[in-house]
Amino acid sequence: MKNKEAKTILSTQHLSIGYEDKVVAQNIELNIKKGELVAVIGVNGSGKSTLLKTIIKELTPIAGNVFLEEVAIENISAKEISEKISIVLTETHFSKNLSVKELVSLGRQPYSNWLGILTSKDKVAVQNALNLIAVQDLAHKKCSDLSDGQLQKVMLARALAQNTPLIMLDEPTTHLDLYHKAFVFKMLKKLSKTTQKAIVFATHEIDLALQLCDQIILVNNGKVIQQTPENLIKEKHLEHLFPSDLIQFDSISKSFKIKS
Ligand SMILES: Nc1ncnc2c1ncn2[C@@H]1O[C@H](COP(=O)(O)OP(=O)(O)OP(=O)(O)O)[C@@H](O)[C@H]1O
Repeated sequence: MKNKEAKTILSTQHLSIGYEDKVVAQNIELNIKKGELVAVIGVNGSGKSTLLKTIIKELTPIAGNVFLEEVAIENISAKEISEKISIVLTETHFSKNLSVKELVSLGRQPYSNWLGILTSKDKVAVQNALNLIAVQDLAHKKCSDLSDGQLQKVMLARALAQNTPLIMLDEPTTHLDLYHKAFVFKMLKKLSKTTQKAIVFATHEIDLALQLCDQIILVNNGKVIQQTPENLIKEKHLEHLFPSDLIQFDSISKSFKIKS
């Protein structure tokens, strides 16, 4: 299916984000479709986390609306949101005493009964998620015994077990070496295509994001734009992202260079 015809998973209209005493960005118009891998980039403090938190309804918009599959989030309950968005945060808020399988099973919470008992459908979803991320061999390991890279993958498996049309991640490659950063990026790309889920993640890895993502959301100076990597470069949006005394964007290699 061509992306133009693909179903919109997440959109915003006239959205302004921020806090009681501070507007972080205004007039945000996003449109993210099924199967797209989307990076949210911007300098420190530009508003990436504020945007993600507003989309998952942790923060209330200052103005405008966020829509999930074309329904305004103000009309969607917390339970329904957990069936639409799975969230992977950098900070781990779970007991590392859990085994990998137990952690991935937590992804089924939105669907399980109040006792948290897994049905056979839940068990299949957990096994599928472990297989998709290729962490089935770790299933019985304790999370405390995993490397940061392995834990990162297991967190993704938990998100997949939740089986939502949208997965959102806040800086999923922090603490990883360059090889494992590239590994996670490629895995996200593959997942977005094989599962047709929309995957949106905040990252400081701009060079990798430009190489692999379908769309980029750039948060800069109170403005947010969504473009393909090609258009972002063509329209020179990256040239003035950082103060020009130290680094400059090289549109040929599509990467930032340190000035000599
Ligand atoms: N709870 C809060 N109340 C008021 N202002 C806040 C709050 N949290 C963040 N801010 C401010 O909002 C702005 C955007 O912050 P945000 O954390 O969204 O940036 P970011 O792009 O995610 O940054 P980083 O790359 O450093 O993680 C910053 O100026 C920050 O100081």
